[in-house]
Amino acid sequence: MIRSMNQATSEHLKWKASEGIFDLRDAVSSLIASYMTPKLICNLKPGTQAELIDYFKAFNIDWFRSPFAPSTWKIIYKVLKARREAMQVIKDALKKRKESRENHGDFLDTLLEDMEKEDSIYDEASVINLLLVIGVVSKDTTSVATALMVNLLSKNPNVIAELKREHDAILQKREDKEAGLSWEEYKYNMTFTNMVINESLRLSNLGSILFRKALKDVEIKGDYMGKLYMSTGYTIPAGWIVAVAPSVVHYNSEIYENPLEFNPWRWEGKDLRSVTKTLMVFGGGTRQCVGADFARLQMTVFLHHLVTTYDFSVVQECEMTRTPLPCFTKDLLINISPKSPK
Ligand code: HEM
Repeated sequence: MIRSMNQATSEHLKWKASEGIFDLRDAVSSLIASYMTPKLICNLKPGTQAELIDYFKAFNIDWFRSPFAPSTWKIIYKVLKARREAMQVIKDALKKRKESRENHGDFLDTLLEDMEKEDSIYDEASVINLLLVIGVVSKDTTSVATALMVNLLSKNPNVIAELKREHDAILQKREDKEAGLSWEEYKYNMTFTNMVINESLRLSNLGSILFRKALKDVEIKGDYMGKLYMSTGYTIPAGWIVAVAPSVVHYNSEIYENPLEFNPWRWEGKDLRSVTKTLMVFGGGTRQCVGADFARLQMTVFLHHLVTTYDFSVVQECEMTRTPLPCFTKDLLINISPKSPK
């Protein structure tokens, strides 16, 4: 995966550098769709694959933007049409794959293999849905997170400078200068990058609300969170649905000093890749986001290319609403140009 991400990100940024001002979220969304789609189903004809990429791109969460504007209905129509057409392409591919019984090593193969097991939780409808969901969610979430991160970076030149130091050191150590970012570099040489990603995910709060059902009565003790929150205890009765708002934790000044400040250094010496009770950007408990590692990796690859190869400037900052899903009302527009030689 890292090789595909690396190549697609490098090529997209090169292309964008020659284009002038561009919408960063849209660019990241396109680049993810371009390498993710063949990983889901790899043997589509080139024309059909291009169509599926377009359907994935058109089936997005933008229709949340302005519920009362007439244009919203047009967007909803386009989104539903894209969904129907994407599902048809996936359905045809699944039918052909089942008939041919060929093995292509893509995600469709994995799901079909699982579907044939006796105790499988999958049937054809859920396989089609899952392929569609992964195709859409992978690009929509990661592109928003990347745009918000770059928006924050643009206002913090000291953070960009530290990132450059970390990534230039990686380039200097790399023996094969033609090789892209390696898994080892990602895992062992990117402490500050992970601090930046954690901090920007904490401030971005993309998972606005998580739902959990109490399977039995849950007693909340009065002193459970210290006297700041409650003095007496209470019980959440079995069967109740609880809405958890991670932002309450992420913006708590008892946990994060100056919580609204973008300060990656606050993560120094802390566990950087786990979900904890104080960092729930990818959910909490045993059932968390399945794409967390993917998103972190793609954000890292993007940063690597951005800070090692380009200078960038923000032409328009992004703005967003939370209704409650985070939606951009203004996209992040940036300009990138190849770094001037030192
Ligand atoms: C920065 C990017 C992302 C953020 C902030 C994010 C956040 C979340 C959150 C908060 C949840 C709910 C977890 C819970 O209930 O505890 C979730 C679930 C999920 N995410 Fe993500 N996500 C991101 C990227 C992705 C990507 C890239 C994929 C797919 C490749 C993905 C697929 C999913 C799926 C399928 C679920 C449902 C898991 C389940 O219920 O079993 N997410 N995500």
